[in-house]
Amino acid sequence: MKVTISPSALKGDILAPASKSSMQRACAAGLVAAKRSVVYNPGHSNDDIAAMGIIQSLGAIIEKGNEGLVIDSTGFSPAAEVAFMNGDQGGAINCGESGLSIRMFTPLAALTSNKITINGEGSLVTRPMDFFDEILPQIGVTVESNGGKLPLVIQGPLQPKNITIDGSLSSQFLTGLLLAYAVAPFEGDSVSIKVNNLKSKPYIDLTLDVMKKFGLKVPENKNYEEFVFHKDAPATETTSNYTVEGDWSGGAFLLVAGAIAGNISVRGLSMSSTQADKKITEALMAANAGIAIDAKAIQLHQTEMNAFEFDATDCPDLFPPLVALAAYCNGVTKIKGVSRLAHKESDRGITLQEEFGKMGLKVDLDGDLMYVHGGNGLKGTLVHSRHDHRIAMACAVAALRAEGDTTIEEAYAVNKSYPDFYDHIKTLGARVKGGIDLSALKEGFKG
Ligand SMILES: O=C(O)C1=C[C@@H](OP(=O)(O)O)[C@@H](O)[C@H](O)C1
Ligand SMILES: C=C(OP(=O)(O)O)C(=O)O
Repeated sequence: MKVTISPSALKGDILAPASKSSMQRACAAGLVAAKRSVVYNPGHSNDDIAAMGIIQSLGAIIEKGNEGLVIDSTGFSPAAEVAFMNGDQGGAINCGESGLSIRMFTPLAALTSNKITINGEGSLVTRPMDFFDEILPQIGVTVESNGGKLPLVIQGPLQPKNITIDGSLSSQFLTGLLLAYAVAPFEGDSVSIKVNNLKSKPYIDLTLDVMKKFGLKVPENKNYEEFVFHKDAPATETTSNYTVEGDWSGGAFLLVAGAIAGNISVRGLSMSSTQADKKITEALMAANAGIAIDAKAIQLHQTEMNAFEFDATDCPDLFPPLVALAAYCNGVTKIKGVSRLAHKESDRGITLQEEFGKMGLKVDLDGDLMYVHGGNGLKGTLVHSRHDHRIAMACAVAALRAEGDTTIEEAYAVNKSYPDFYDHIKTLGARVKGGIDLSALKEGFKG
């Protein structure tokens, strides 16, 4: 599916989408909390749909209520055999294309004593999972993988032990282990996970926040180097309601669109969120963008902007919107953290260089650094999402002020995180042709 974006001036206000990081965690916490929880503002991206499917496979019952989703996981119990709900799939779960889902739900599936095959689709089949080959056997789980890639076949039950893991490739493995350790029985007074070189730390804050809100046992966080679970830790909040946060990762594209081509207002992004990508506001300020933040909304308007320096090591998903922003900033913008991009839906440092290169933007890569030579204008042309949702959205946003039309091939990649993206920018006045019939997707999930 191709989408063509013509140069446009944006105007009006828009509500940011639901965060898939928050929604997928809510599904995971809802599963292991073994109770009835209500999740408000649920997302409907492909990654969210994958997470809902996984917890249903693992025995949770999801009902779609008027205001939110009811997750009933009273039948889930660590160390027990789970009655698989997905009929002919037997002991199998499918994580779609979601890196977070496979890395978070594999340790949770291993809480049961079932033999389970874990699979995925698209770019996920090439993303590294060898972490599991090394770590799961240390905690009582047998694992077979395809040379560190999918499919995985695991069998628990997982038994928490003191372990040391590497956090440099992704924080997502730690997210899964923290959720699993929170509910699995362990010997002794405490058990800990030591982590070397943890990256994407704010995502762990989000995990701990969701665990707390679902009343799970929350570990002591020793400076992101060790997480200690104490047996006698007091119970945390025991509410049964969780509201999925507005998405700073998808919202970053709206904010950048406003700074490039707008006079818009974005609602639903909380400054008190722990989401890593809240840092986009710092980049916009460093670029001298027209931004004003108040309690209800973030206002953006187009103005002359300057090149800036930014460290995206702990918020790697900001690279694509940052490149779109930097393209319209005068001078050379320097962004650190390129090494975090190699194993996303595409090798994003190179993909950004190549696709934005087609629009006439010079992007240099030098080890962990990216240099974006901005301020010279972009030309509309044919670009390709490379099956990467964030590349499609970055090109679409950059196209709003390019000279001439930009056509994005495989533009539907946005469904992974932000299926309403083209509708939303259209609402703001973007001239978008082609696109996706979202009605089928929105109805796709039946509780
Ligand atoms: O936990 C999460 O929700 C995510 C963590 C980040 O991954 P890494 O920890 O691999 O950087 C991020 O890039 C990904 O899109 C979502
Ligand atoms: C890399 C991403 O997600 P995940 O790792 O969960 O697939 C992303 O959303 O950009």
